[in-house]
Amino acid sequence: MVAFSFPSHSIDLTTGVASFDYALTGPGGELRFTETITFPVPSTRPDEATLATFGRVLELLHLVAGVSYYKAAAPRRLVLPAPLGEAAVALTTAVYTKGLAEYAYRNDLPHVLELVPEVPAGEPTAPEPVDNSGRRPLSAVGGGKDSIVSLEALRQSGFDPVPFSVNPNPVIVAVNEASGLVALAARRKIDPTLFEWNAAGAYNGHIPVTAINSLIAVATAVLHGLGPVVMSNERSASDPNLIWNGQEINHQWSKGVEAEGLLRAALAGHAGLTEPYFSLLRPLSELHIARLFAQFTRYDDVVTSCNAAFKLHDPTARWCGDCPKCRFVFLALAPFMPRERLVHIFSGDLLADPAQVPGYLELLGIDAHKPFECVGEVEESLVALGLLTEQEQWRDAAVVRALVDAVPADAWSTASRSDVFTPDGPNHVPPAYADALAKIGVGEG
Ligand SMILES: CC(=O)N[C@H]1[C@@H](OP(=O)(O)OP(=O)(O)OC[C@H]2O[C@@H](n3ccc(=O)[nH]c3=O)[C@H](O)[C@@H]2O)O[C@H](CO)[C@@H](O)[C@@H]1O[C@H](C)C(=O)N[C@@H](C)C(=O)N[C@@H](CCC(=O)O)C(=O)O
Ligand SMILES: Nc1ncnc2c1ncn2[C@@H]1O[C@H](COP(=O)(O)OP(=O)(O)OP(=O)(O)O)[C@@H](O)[C@H]1O
Repeated sequence: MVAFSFPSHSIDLTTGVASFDYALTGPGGELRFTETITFPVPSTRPDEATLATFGRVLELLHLVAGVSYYKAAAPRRLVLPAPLGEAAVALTTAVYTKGLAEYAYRNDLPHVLELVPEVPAGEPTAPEPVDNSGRRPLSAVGGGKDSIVSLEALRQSGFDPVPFSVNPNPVIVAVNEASGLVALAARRKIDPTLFEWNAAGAYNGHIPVTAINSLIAVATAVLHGLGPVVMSNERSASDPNLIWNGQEINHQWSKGVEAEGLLRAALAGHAGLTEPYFSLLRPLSELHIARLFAQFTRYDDVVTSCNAAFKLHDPTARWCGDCPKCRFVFLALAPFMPRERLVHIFSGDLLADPAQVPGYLELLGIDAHKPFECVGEVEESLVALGLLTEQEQWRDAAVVRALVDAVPADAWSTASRSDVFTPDGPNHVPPAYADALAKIGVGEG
């Protein structure tokens, strides 16, 4: 295949179904894909200005959601459908290069990191500015501890958030029920032809799924007359897993602050939205978020951060108990809650199981690079382990003892508790939302 393009997209406002068409073209012909996204339909038809803004967000979504299909063949040409402003081109370029960096690394496709989209000549029409910053926020819910912390922080500071998810699985539905808030949802259906291609050996790999979910959330917020989309992406999401060919490879790139800034700029430049999207938890470490989560017990029977629960083809799973994310979240929550409570949440005790030691050594930076998963920094794992050695309930657990023996003496000096528990780093939290974290205890102790 030599080129990837975006033939058309459409929206049916009565059903909420949007269709996004993609084409891979090569000497042998053309392969077409259609992804459908079904938006929740508002009870009254939005006015024309709102629909125009919604249409602009869908244009960005069409571009960004193409990564799933582009990755089946990784052609060298990325041909955009219409003239586009600078910010929208910057977002698209970054999503196909940095967002696909792990995929490029694993499939040894260095040209993907250098892709430059071909943009048709011409000036895009400027959007009307839209200030929806004072309206109820739409809070993205993934079913894990992070989005629960945001939801509670918003609620406790009087923001009346609307929970929102893409393809909510039973975990997400249960988290929303536990919150007692009325949620909105969108349905996303990947073209089944892609799965046939995957089965036949097409290139496959990780895609920047948060960028796609984020734009679906912004489109939903606009359609329903709501305010900013609030994400729960933490500080460490911006840190790369490794450097390859001189470029950063970050599994979580589209959760990082660079992606957040690019998305905000593209939504302002292309759709006119002045305060469309931000991550409330951006200044916080994963360990800090875990400490905050520990104060909310109402989600214990439902919270799930393990990615195994998010397979398109198995909606029933919860914590798998044997992946980097399960290991990290168990370690991160352990210092902040009674052991029985944590074992209840996970239906098991990972720190009592010696088979978990090799996986924990990876998290502690003793083996290999940071795993390709949403896990905190080595420093956070070290700080958590250090806290466990001070607690009677944990200090003699088999895994804790093995890890303490394995950590080199000089490693402890790199782990600063005050760094881990002090909000820091660039963020886009609007001033009106700045106190929301203080309400749930950020800044205390
Ligand atoms: C749940 C999961 O981790 N899935 C990754 C896994 O895919 P798998 O085949 O095991 O299961 P499915 O997710 O059901 O995917 C089936 C096929 O569909 C393709 N696909 C899926 C979603 C999509 O938006 N586009 C797609 O093309 C997929 O490639 C499969 O062939 O391995 C895949 C290959 O590495 C990953 O692409 C799957 O990741 C999902 C897109 C996913 O939702 N993953 C999140 C749990 C995730 O990784 N989140 C990151 C956020 C990173 C970011 O920058 O956004 C995180 O939590 O760190
Ligand atoms: N299906 C989804 N629909 C909408 N937003 C989602 C979905 N899955 C994840 N998100 C959002 O994407 C961001 C990153 O997801 P991530 O899985 O890291 O977060 P989480 O589930 O809230 O917490 P945790 O890191 O504990 O799993 C979060 O803001 C989360 O709310």
